[in-house]
Amino acid sequence: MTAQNAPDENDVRNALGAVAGDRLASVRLGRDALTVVLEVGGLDTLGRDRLEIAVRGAYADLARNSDELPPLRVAQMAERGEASAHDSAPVAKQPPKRPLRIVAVASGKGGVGKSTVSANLAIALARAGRKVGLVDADIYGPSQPRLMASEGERPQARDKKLIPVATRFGVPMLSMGHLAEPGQAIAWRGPMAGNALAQLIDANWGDVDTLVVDLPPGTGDVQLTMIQRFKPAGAVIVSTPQDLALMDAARAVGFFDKASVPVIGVVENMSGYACPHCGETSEPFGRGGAEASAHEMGHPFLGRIPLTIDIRTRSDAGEPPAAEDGAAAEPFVTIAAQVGAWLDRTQTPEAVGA
Ligand SMILES: Nc1ncnc2c1ncn2[C@@H]1O[C@H](COP(=O)(O)OP(=O)(O)OP(=O)(O)O)[C@@H](O)[C@H]1O
Repeated sequence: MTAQNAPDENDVRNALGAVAGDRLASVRLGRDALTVVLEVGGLDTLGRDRLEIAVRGAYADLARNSDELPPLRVAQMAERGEASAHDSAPVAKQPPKRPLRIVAVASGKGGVGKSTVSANLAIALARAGRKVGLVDADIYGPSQPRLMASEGERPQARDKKLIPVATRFGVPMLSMGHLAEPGQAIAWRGPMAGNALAQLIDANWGDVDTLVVDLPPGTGDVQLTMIQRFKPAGAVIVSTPQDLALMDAARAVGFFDKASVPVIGVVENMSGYACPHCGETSEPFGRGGAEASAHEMGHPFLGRIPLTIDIRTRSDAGEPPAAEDGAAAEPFVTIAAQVGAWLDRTQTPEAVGA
């Protein structure tokens, strides 16, 4: 960098080139704006958004250390070969990346088993042969490190990107719980929370092509950031069968509908309790409500997970039922099969990468 900590055009080009590779077509530092042209030919919308976000992030990092940099203006062009000779400084070549397809797991309210469903869905999809990663975006109460037996792990970073933590279930993952001290309350305001989430999603995911994202309950800032910055391929809504939870679930469905994120379907969790002693099944929260609501809202019903002590104790012990064969895994296998089929059905040629 030049004197007085003021980056010049070359510094900016190097910093942005590190994230954009040969997609960085030109960089021009003017008095009122830094104008960047990105070559986005062959990228789908998600890929284009990702590229622009990465460039904006790198520029924000640079601008944080210098009050002399003007606002950034980004233009996208869809054909190669338009960059001028002046701007064609060598930048790191990077192979085009396979875009990640995000499956958001959401619920209208807390405690309905969204994290349990996310973890087991990710594992069941991985066991069915997909390259799956898991992000715990429930940054206010991250529970995935416990569910996935990765408490105490600390992710490394390379080139300013986090490297996901490996788990013994073949599903790499990232959670705010890996970055904060155990038990530390993460009381961040909206924008910070959004940035934290962006770090987890925009990590070095390697060959992962499907990212299951466990969203915090409700329809607040973090969910909005998620949808605006990293548009999910689809959303799975988790609800318990009682009326109040279903009303909240309907709100979550409406939120995704409005944002034009396809709802893959609705899962009914804690549906019917089979007493481990007498075998009798009772319905503490009712049964079938989520299925009826899903159909009313015009979305598929993906399946029902019973309320069992086994699911709770295994989850608490970091032994997700979907990792093993047997009755406890079945509901998750059924749900994952439908989510997998949906992903295959909606796969566009563009989405598998250039
Ligand atoms: N089907 C089930 N049977 C028994 N216990 C369950 C079941 N699903 C979830 N639980 C238990 O319910 C509690 C809440 O589940 P979980 O953390 O997955 O919910 P959540 O919706 O993600 O909650 P929050 O929004 O507060 O993070 C956990 O103790 C979990 O083990």
